Amino acid sequence: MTTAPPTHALPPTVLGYPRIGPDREIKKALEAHWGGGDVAALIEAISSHRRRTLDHLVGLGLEEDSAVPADGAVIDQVLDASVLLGLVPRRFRDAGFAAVAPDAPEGLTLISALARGTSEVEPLELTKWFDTNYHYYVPEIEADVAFAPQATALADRFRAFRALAEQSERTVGAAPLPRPTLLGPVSFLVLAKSVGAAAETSQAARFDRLEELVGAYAALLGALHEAGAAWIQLEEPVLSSDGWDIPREQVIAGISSAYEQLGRLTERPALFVPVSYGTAGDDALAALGGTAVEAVGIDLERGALPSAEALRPLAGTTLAAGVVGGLNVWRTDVSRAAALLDTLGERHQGPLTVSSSTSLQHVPHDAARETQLDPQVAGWLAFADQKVGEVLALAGHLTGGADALEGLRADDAARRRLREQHPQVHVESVRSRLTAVEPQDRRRAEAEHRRAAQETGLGLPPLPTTTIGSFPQTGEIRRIRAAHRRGSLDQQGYEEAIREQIADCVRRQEDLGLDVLVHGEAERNDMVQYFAENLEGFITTAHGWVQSYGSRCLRPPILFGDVHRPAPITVDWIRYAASLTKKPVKGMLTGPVTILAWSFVRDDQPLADTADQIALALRDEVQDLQAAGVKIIQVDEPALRELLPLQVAERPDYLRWSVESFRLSTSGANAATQLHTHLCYSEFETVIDAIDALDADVTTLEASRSGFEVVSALSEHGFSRGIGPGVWDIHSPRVPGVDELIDRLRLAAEVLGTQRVWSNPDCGLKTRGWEETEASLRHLVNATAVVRAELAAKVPASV
Ligand code: MET
Ligand SMILES: [Zn+2]
Repeated sequence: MTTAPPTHALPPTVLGYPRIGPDREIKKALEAHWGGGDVAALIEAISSHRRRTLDHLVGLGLEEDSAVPADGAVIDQVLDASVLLGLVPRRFRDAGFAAVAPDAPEGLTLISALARGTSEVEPLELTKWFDTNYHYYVPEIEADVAFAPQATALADRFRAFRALAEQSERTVGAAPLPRPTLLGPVSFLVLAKSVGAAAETSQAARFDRLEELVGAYAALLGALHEAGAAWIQLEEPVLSSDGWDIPREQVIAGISSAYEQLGRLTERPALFVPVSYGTAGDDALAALGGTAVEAVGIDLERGALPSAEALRPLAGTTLAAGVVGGLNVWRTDVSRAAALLDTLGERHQGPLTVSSSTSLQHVPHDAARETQLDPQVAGWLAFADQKVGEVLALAGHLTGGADALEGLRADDAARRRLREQHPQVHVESVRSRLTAVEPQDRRRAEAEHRRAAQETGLGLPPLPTTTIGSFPQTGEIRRIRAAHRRGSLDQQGYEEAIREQIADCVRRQEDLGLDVLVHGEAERNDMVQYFAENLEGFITTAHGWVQSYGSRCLRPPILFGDVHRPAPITVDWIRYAASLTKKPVKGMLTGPVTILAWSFVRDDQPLADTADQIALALRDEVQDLQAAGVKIIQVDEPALRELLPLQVAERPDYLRWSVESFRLSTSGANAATQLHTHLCYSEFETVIDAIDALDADVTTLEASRSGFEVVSALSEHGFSRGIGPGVWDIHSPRVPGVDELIDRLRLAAEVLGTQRVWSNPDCGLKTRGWEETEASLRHLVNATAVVRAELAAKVPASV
């Protein structure tokens, strides 16, 4: 085996850093450009963000050559790889786009078009990135579109990063080499999709393009070598899952052949292949060990510690131990991490270094900015900057011997003891209530009995029309909430203003003639944050932004303690809405699993227990709504599928506890109370049993974007309760025509049976404007009337 020897060892490092900027500078620059601003301003913002990041990371101690990751992706690492590989889909080519350097003005135009579409061309699809709340742009593989690697562009990018490092005040004289990062070829293809003629034969056929793709990577590596890069990070996160549509053996064989070819190149940087988001798998370590790859990274936050046996193929290869978690916001348990490093030191026959488990793009920048928090709780937090410090401290343990961590260990242990004793972390009443939960607390009355009771109580027409909960969040609504937050609108003024919004929303729904109304969610900034703010056990941050997709950023709440509900949350709003109409008004709650999925969650107890604590708080809310006369209650679980483990073998256990938790939240409802849930994702096959097991009386779900496949799948499954397959896609401003709605309702009624079908959009309407919302709902009501009349003609009421 010929290897290009690394010019130096791989130093302690992080796999990536937040790319949106501490004050969301890049988000703002992107949006200014998309709003019509000059591209030069965006380029300037990107360059100064890169300079600041380099300077900052060196300042934090990543001073060695190749320690600082040079992530050049402006929006998304997968999109960046697509552009660097020159993969421009046919429809974009037809619209005049061509492969170009990503960092040039035309490159940013291309990236923006791929991410957002243009007036003529649909954008790339966005999909969930592993089990995080980040979304990537899915590359499209087409039979007749070749890769066109932008090798010079990548080399220029490296030179630009290097020049920025040289300008840095901190590094005068000895600027460290940055380390380019890029999604690896196997992960690129697995995360992509086939489109066009290729997709019709087989999705998996895209993997046949691997050899050609590796050729493109070879060109990129050659150019980087020439530009002076010592290392490149080629990420292969797909190795942490066995749930892809490409069989595992094929993925592993792909790793062997790809890295054997890349390893054989003599003019290349040293190769660092990290595997994030879970256990790499012994098969993957063996495959990588059989090639000339110089360093392999493993995730020890989510992943298991490999055995000595599994590490044997990596003898002589550098192992980067990802002991500092990139997916959580908690300080690393240094004693535990040091013990892991010690064990790895015994098991691994080769150099050992320390890294984060994933890129730090999933956590906010700096916990030190959260000065408004209880200082004790703030002291438990580690955001990106603190994690860099932890990596370096643990690296000190490797080189400095047994007592390098002494001081840190003592501090850490003291902090952990205080955390255990913190009155909000251990709330006895919450604990004892959970211990007392019995299996029957997770079961409702028989579905048939419920159906009969609800039919009498509600008296709804066939195909009842309803919405998913939120209505347009207008500028006025946002101003009301902002004024209240700032204190310029007092509590009473705020409540009056929100009531006016609710009244307006109810009036409009009555005018439209909908059957089941909602209050519209005007008081909620976000469906999870709202509950986090009203439950004990959560904190919210001031600057804790993380990128969700494109320019969209979120500030996830942090669940740090035992969760309970100090007072009813939604009851007054719903009661007020109900007082304005004779129609039923649906209560609207966010379910336990979704609250978990969209928060940073405590790491000191099983997720299932935390989910159950949230469930008990929601259970009280369900019962209070019921006591207030609310007859229909919806508990949303759009994120049920998001937390699905990456390893297929772990899925049944997750689905068991998540379903149980949902049922704990809902099973306090009487038979006559109609329980709804809402799910929004189009790939539901893997969770269809779980959806059934939720035992909701009515399930509304996204169906329109997947061509209504869900309808036949549900019918084949024998799903027996109410279903509202969303008949139009609310993610676009397009108003659906009456005829297409009629077609979909007919199809749903035919396949699922008239008795069970509801008529509704496929998600909440908060991102839409009133005009298109009212037009669409008017069409929905009209289409429903047509289909009802057809059904009545077909089946006389007496039969
Ligand atoms: N009730 C919520 C809404 O309508 C459900 C959204 S699912 C992402 O906004
Ligand atoms: Zn939804």
